[in-house]
This record gives sequence, C-alpha cells and structure tokens, in this order.
Amino acid sequence: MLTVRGISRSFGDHRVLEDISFDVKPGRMTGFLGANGSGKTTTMRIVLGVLAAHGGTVSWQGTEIGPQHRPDFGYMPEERGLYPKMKVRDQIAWLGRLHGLDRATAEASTDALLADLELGDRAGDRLEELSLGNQQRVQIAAALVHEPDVLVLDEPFSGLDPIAVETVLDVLRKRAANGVPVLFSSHQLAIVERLCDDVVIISKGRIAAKGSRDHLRRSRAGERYEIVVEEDAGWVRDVPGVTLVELDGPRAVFESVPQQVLKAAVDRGEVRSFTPVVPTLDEIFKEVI
Ligand SMILES: Nc1ncnc2c1ncn2[C@@H]1O[C@H](COP(=O)(O)OP(=O)(O)OP(=O)(O)O)[C@@H](O)[C@H]1O
Repeated sequence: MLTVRGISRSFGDHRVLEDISFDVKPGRMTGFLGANGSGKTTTMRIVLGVLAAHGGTVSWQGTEIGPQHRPDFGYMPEERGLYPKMKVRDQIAWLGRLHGLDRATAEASTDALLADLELGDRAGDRLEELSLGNQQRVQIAAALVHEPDVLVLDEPFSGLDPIAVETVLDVLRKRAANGVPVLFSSHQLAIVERLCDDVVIISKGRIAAKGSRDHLRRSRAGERYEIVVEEDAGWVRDVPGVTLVELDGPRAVFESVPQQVLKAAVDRGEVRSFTPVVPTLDEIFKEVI
C-alpha cells in the first residue's frame, strides 16, 4: 500500500499543501481530484520523491520512500518529457532499459504495451509525427514499460477521445487487477466516476473528501428523493414538511418526509418510481471544493 501522511509544502510564503493524508490500496484505482491549482501535481511529485515535502511522510509497503523505490514506480508527469524526434518503439524500449530491463524484455514489454494501446502500427514513427492523443498514449506506455509495482499518473486521460479513453482504461484496469495501486489525477469526472474505486478530493491544498467512491456517494445521499408519478407532480410542494428541490412535470425531487409524500402519491394514483437520489461525483466535487 502507498501511504501519504500529513504532507505539507510551501513555495515561498505560499502554503500549497496542508496535512494531506490518504492511502492508495493495492488493486484499486484511486482518482485524485481538485480544481486547478489545488495541489494535485505537487502532491504527486512529492509521492514520487521528485519534490521534497516540508512535513509528513510517504511510505510504500511500510517503508518511507527513498531513491531505492524509484524503479518500483511508474510515473506519468504533468510535463510530458519524451523525445519528439525518437521513434516510438525505440523510445519506450530504451526507457525500459533505463529502468533495468534487459534488451529482450524491454522490447517484448514495449511491443505488448503498444499493441494493448493500439499503437502497434505507429511503432516505427517518430513521436512528433503522432497526433497529440497518440502521443499521450505513448506517454502512458513510457510509465508502464518496466511493469512498475505502483502507478502515479498525472492527467492520463487528458486529450484522449472517448475510444482512446476506453483503450487506456483497459490497460490501467489490467494493472490494477494484478494488484497494482493506481493513483491518477483527472478533471474528467465522468471518467473518474466510472473508473475509480477510491476518490481523494483536495481543495486549496487540503483534503476535502476521501474514501471509496460508493461510500462517498451513499454517505452524501442525505434526505433527497425523486418521485415520478402519472401526471403533474406539483402537489408535492403542498405536503406538510416537504422541501421541493426540483419539479419537472410528473417528476419531483424533494427533501424530507418521504413516507408522507409516498402515501400521498399512492392515494392519488399510480407511482411510477420512487428512489433516493445519490449524488454524482460531479455534484460532490462541486459541493466540497
Ligand atoms: N515550483 C513552484 N513554484 C511556485 N509555486 C508553485 C510551484 N509548483 C506549484 N506551485 C503552486 O502550487 C499550487 C498548486 O499547484 P499544482 O500544480 O500542484 O496544482 P494542480 O492541482 O496540479 O493544478 P492543475 O489542475 O491546474 O494541474 C499552485 O498555486 C501553484 O501555482
């Protein structure tokens, strides 16, 4: 498990991280969310050890991380750092060798990854000849080529079309299914909602919410319900104690006194559906940041 405890960091007088703690568990995809400038990249750089924290610790498998752990990590930095003029396959295999793989293993791993990322036919092209989305996939290959034990990916889905997102998702899920903890930042909340098991949301350098995606959503479901009836649901606002949140013809979203609303609806005629409203990650995000 990757454990982040009490991390703080300032740049000059500007405190950008304060008491950041979370876990990235084996086999789980952890989405790291926050508005622009909230401190995601700074946190990930500290996790990787490329930036020092001013307080707190980062541990991997119970040991505080140090340079000896570098080969265990697969890192996709925010500032993408590959060589535009180098051929895709040569570049990825070379990175594999830099991480200690022998030539045959590096090449085999490169070929398998390029195939999984649907880049096999671009293997002999120079990076600069690829579209931005395909260059992004090459960056992902670069982070994965040495079969790292833990993945830290800064915005791996930015710039990908929906089909490419699926391709990359499959590749990352495969790693997670093999027990690799995956931490990734993203602004694409719909993707995070589908993909991640756990979520960490930071706001202005502090943890705003964290936990399993499902628990986070359920725990914030609160007292909100949706009812759909046969005809206009405007009467819901007249039920004593109710707070009407939204009304759209036969559909009403409201808070409190669910039993009374349901009983009134049954008395009036057919109820099409009656469900608690579980907030989306998008709604939780907007509420906590
Ligand atoms: N090297 C640096 N020197 C000074 N300030 C920095 C430095 N790196 C980051 N910051 C500041 O730290 C804060 C957090 O930045 P960071 O890049 O971690 O945010 P982020 O959540 O990754 O944002 P984004 O979503 O826009 O990528 C910002 O206010 C940024 O200006």
